[in-house]
Order: sequence, then C-alpha cells, then structure tokens
Amino acid sequence: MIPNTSGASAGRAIALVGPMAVGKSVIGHQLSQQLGVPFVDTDAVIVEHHGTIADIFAGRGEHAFREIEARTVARAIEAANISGAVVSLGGGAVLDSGTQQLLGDCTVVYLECDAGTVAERIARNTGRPLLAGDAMARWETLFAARRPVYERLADIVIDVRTGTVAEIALDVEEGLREYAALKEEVQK
Ligand SMILES: Nc1ncnc2c1ncn2[C@@H]1O[C@H](COP(=O)(O)OP(=O)(O)OP(=O)(O)O)[C@@H](O)[C@H]1O
Ligand SMILES: O=C(O)C1=C[C@@H](O)[C@@H](O)[C@H](O)C1
Ligand SMILES: [Mg+2]
Repeated sequence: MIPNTSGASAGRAIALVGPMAVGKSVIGHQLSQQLGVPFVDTDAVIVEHHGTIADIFAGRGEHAFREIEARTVARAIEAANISGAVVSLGGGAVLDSGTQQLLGDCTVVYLECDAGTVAERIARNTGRPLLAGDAMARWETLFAARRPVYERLADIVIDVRTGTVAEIALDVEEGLREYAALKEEVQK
C-alpha cells in the first residue's frame, strides 16, 4: 500500500456507502475528480448492461437485481483495488454478505444524513422502485434497518446534512487523509 498526500491509497478502492439520495453518486464523482482517480457508480454500470433499475425490479424482481448488483459490485471493487478508484454503491448493496466481505479490503466512507436531508430529493423520486408509494416512510424504514450495517462497515463517517457537493467532497478528502495518517501511525 502506498499512501499518498491526497489521502487516497494506490491499490485500495474508496467505497461510498449510505442510504438512497444521500449523495453517493454526485459526491463520489466529485471526489474522484479531486483525487484524479477513476470513478465507478455501480447502479450506472447495472443500467448500462441490464436496463433501468425500475425495469429490472418490475420484470425480474428484487432478488434478481441483488444478484446482478452483487456481481457488479464485486467486479468494480476488484478493479478499483488496483486502480484506487472511487466506487459509489447502490443504497442496498451493503446487505450482501459477499459484498460486506469485499468492503473489508476497501476504504469505506459512510455518508451520514437524516430524513430531513433527503426529503426534498426523494419527493421528486424517479426510478427508485423501493420508494414507490409513501417515499419518505419507505426511506425511513429502509434506513432504520440498514443504518447499523453502514455504521459497522464504515472506516470514515462524513456528515452530509449540510454543505454543497463540492464542500462535502473536500470533507471526504480530508477524512481520507486523516484516516491514512492514522493507519500509518498504527502500522509503525
Ligand atoms: N450536498 C448536496 N446538496 C445538494 N444536492 C445534493 C447534495 N447531495 C446530493 N444532492 C442531490 O441529491 C440527489 C441524489 O443524489 P445522488 O444520486 O448522488 O444520491 P445517491 O446516494 O447516489 O442515491 P441512490 O442510492 O439512489 O443511488 C441528486 O439530485 C443530487 O444532485
Ligand atoms: O437502497 C436500495 O435498495 C437501492 C438504492 C439504489 O441506489 C438502487 O441500487 C436501487 O434503487 C435500490
Ligand atoms: Mg447513486
């Protein structure tokens, strides 16, 4: 592992996790640009190869989606552990036990928020089948169930309740730097 001044480590993926609409995709993209590393959004890869998420859920069901997702995430992490890429996961990807194991080899950044942060975003929800109906109630139920998993997997927790995408991406970069320095200290 070669720590560098950006806080990113060559040969270790940076994985962004957190609930739906927290900002994994937009912050991950911004962060990758700052760090000068590749960016992969696993939902986008799934859509590219299999069609929209809404269509996969409607036509093949959630179980089939989760299988596709686990395979896609595994490939993305494998490649990112060589390139040092930023990988933004789908909100529910962390539920898969194989994915949880693979995340052990990544630097996992949990983007932390509350319902207020995402309320407006999910009110104009498009294409998130698990939020069909009462989007806010669905989001809160899913978040309550998944929150302990996000917390357990996280190496770094970033509060995204306030701040622009650019500001938060800088916070993540600082978090990565601090985490890398701490790790180096422990390994001495
Ligand atoms: N800090 C922020 N300030 C303003 N808008 C934001 C912020 N973070 C995210 N957004 C907006 O919220 C919406 C959801 O963001 P994004 O798609 O990145 O979430 P996500 O965590 O990837 O969600 P999903 O799990 O559904 O993939 C987008 O329209 C994005 O531009
Ligand atoms: O939280 C979830 O389970 C999901 C989140 C999205 O990123 C997509 O992966 C899909 O809509 C499912
Ligand atoms: Mg996303």
